[in-house]
Amino acid sequence: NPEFHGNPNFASCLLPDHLISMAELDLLTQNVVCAHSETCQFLQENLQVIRWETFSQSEVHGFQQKPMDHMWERCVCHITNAIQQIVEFAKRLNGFMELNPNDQIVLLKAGAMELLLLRMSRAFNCYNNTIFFEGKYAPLDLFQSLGCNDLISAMFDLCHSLCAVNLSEYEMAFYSAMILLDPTQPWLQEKEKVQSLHVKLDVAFRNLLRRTHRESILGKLPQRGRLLSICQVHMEKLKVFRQMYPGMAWERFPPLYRELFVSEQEDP
Ligand SMILES: N#Cc1cc2c(cc1C(F)(C(F)(F)F)C(F)(F)F)CC[C@H]1N(C(=O)[C@H]3CC[C@H](C(=O)O)CC3)CC[C@@]21S(=O)(=O)c1ccc(F)cc1
Repeated sequence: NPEFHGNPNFASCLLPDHLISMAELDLLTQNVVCAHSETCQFLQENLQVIRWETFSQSEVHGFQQKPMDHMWERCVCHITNAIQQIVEFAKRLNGFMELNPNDQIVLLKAGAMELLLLRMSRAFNCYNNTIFFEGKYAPLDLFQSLGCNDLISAMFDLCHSLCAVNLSEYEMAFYSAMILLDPTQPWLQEKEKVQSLHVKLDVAFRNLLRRTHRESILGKLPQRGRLLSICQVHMEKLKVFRQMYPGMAWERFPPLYRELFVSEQEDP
């Protein structure tokens, strides 16, 4: 942990290789929070206002009647839009565009799904276990024609534990940035550059948590492994789906989705 000088007024802190000023921490905080709020598809207050607008039983039944490939295509379209927004979030983070292109892709491939789950939890109503989907809030069984209820219930469970922490937009923004700029990702070519960004985020985030007396959330955030295991199930489901509908992945999946989730060598 960086040790702070005694005097909080200067609030500068000594890091292994450089000094960060309070002004720089404030600028970094503004950058992270704006990158998040400008790239989420829905404002938190709007999601809150409509969170009791749930689909009726007959509307749910209508979704359950849709053929599997039709439902998958709609969800893949939504996930592609959401991933595009997550890529935009990354591009706006100070320092991300200065990383080498290979490392940018490595970080996005590894972190996109996790950030998606974080953003999904913003659109989750943990009181009635519904998720915002195509204009209203949907129960889990609305998605049964996708044929991956275990994956979706794992996502709902994760949303529950994230809701329990009740992250503010500021905290969500920092948590997202720190998941994305993870220097421990394998295959990084310029690990130290990611490390330097991560350290600054860590100092700014801890500063924010101290100022808002919210240090306790650090112990309540879901383990990274839990996020990752859901992402792995997602990849397996995607593979099963592509075996059921061979060839579809390429024609009907948008290119960005393929780039991030369908690796070349494994596709027949
Ligand atoms: N294709 C899909 C797919 C698509 C999505 C998710 C999961 C999958 C798969 F998990 C599947 F299909 F198996 F469930 C998959 F594919 F990943 F495996 C979770 C994130 C969801 N999502 C969101 O929650 C957004 C995130 C951004 C947020 C914002 O920016 O404000 C608004 C809400 C976008 C894609 C979307 S979805 O809306 O299609 C959706 C799908 C199933 C479900 F039970 C609930 C939602």
